Amino acid sequence: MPTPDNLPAPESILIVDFGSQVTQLIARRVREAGVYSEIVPFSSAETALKRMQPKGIILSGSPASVPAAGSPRAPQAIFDSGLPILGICYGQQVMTQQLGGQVEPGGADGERDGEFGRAFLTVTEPCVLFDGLWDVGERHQVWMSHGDRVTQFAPGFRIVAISDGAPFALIADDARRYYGTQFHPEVVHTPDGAKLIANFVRHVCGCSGDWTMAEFRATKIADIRAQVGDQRVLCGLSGGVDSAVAAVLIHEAIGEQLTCVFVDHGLLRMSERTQVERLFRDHYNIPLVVVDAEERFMAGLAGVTDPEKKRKFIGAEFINVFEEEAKKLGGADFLAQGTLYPDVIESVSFTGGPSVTIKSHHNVGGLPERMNMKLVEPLRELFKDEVRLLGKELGLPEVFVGRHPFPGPGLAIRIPGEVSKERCDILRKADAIYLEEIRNAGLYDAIWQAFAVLLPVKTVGVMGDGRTYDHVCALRAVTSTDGMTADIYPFDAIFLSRCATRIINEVQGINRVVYDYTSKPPGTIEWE
Ligand SMILES: Nc1ncnc2c1ncn2[C@@H]1O[C@H](COP(=O)(O)OP(=O)(O)OP(=O)(O)O)[C@@H](O)[C@H]1O
Ligand SMILES: O=c1[nH]c(=O)c2[nH+]cn([C@@H]3O[C@H](COP(=O)(O)O)[C@@H](O)[C@H]3O)c2[nH]1
Ligand SMILES: NC(=O)CC[C@H](N)C(=O)O
Ligand SMILES: [Mg+2]
Repeated sequence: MPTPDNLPAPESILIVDFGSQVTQLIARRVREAGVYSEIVPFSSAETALKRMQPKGIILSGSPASVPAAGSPRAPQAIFDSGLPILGICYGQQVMTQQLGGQVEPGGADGERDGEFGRAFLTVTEPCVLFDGLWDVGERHQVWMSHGDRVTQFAPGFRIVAISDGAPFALIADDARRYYGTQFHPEVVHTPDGAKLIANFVRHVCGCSGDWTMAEFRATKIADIRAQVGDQRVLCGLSGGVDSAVAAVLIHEAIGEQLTCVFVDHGLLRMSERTQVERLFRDHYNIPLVVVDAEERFMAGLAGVTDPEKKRKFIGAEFINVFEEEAKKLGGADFLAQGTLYPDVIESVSFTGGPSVTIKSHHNVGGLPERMNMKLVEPLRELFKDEVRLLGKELGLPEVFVGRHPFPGPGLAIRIPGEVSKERCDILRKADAIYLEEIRNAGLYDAIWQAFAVLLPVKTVGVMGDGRTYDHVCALRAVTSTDGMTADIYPFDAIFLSRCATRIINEVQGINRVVYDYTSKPPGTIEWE
């Protein structure tokens, strides 16, 4: 990503991170509005303010609670700067508290308060953020994820929109150019959120919006060359979009210094290994090594039931395999991965910020502490849809660009409890039927990701007048643009019952099928 060093003094927005899982989406939305932005943890915001000379400031959400002792605060320098401020969720709450208003904690009465997921707000007064967008009296969908709430806004503010659970859904102080939203405008499930942020950046902060992503490809190619020099790079290739795009980008940068390695860990979907091999060999002239590693992964997973332990083992074992392959090639200093921002943010805190670890994605938090190879991860700050755009720009065929994501730990995180070859085989069959039905119904491209899950729970059924006692299979399908938030795909009941019937009839070991109706948040997409 271009940095202030290699950009001619860009207009910028400073994003102060309090540790929200979706802080990076704010940067993303600002970028889409054509303005450069940087995320910094709240603890270094004051220094960043001096260095960047931004035209505006956005305060992120947080897992922390403003009324709790020791929770983070925005540095006073931010309020002294005279710059416009947009506070989002925790950002709104902390700004309110610091400027003399009041915030109350949720759950004080033992009930789970707050709003999680879809909510509706009503516009009560005009506001510059609504330019060309919303009018007084209208109702609009937004995405909420909060327990605490503002109960008294700070002097100078007024309410411009309300929701059932948040009377201070959107507040404004036009004189100081301070705005606060209880909802998250940065997530796609707030359909007009990107425009609200664009209005803040352009109309309130006065940015002209002339920064584009066009240079990304060229900048990255130069970065890769500078990092790698004339050394050898090994790239973990999974057949997914991210590693395919990373491989092609790196190949463009360093040509034959690159070798790709595809690991068959026995946790792949039906026929995946042959498909990936064929696809890649048909389209690219990049050396590809396929490693048969089913036995060692299954052996290592035996008896492991804790999701984080599974993920850590798989992450470490991937690296062991890569290092062994590197040796066979006569050594490789670098390991390239198609790691994306969602992998990073959910595993570790970005730039040392305060976010909470939700799960250790195998290629980030699941990596072993000691690694001999250095990482090359050109897509580390991008989101899935941006990677797809980059893939198109690099000329990748649609079969790669349009593929549903598939996690590196594969079926292991879709089998809660112990993973075994037998369970993988059962799940592979159910998953293949489900995806075949989705393709037959012409729904594949309308869905962001779909898969089956095998539960370690057995239930009683009756088939052919006999008693069965078999596993439950859960089906999941979500819509999303970046994997950070997701909504369930609303199949009709006839479609789902056809899948259920086929799975129960055709897959020995499953006698009950259920559909997962959980959005993200509060759920995650994978079950572990
Ligand atoms: N079976 C595998 N063999 C080799 N490398 C893998 C394998 N699975 C995952 N990886 C590595 O881990 C990285 C992250 O996996 P992830 O699933 O997020 O990305 P992807 O598979 O490239 O794309 P997608 O998210 O669309 O599936 C990959 O980019 C790749 O470098
Ligand atoms: O390569 C990966 N390694 C992992 O360890 C991993 N965990 C989740 N995912 C994928 O990330 C997206 C978001 O998933 P979650 O909502 O479950 O975190 C979804 O697309 C998941 O499939 C992973 N991908
Ligand atoms: N998403 C957020 O910023 C949440 C803020 C705070 N933790 C709350 O529950 O209200
Ligand atoms: Mg994948």
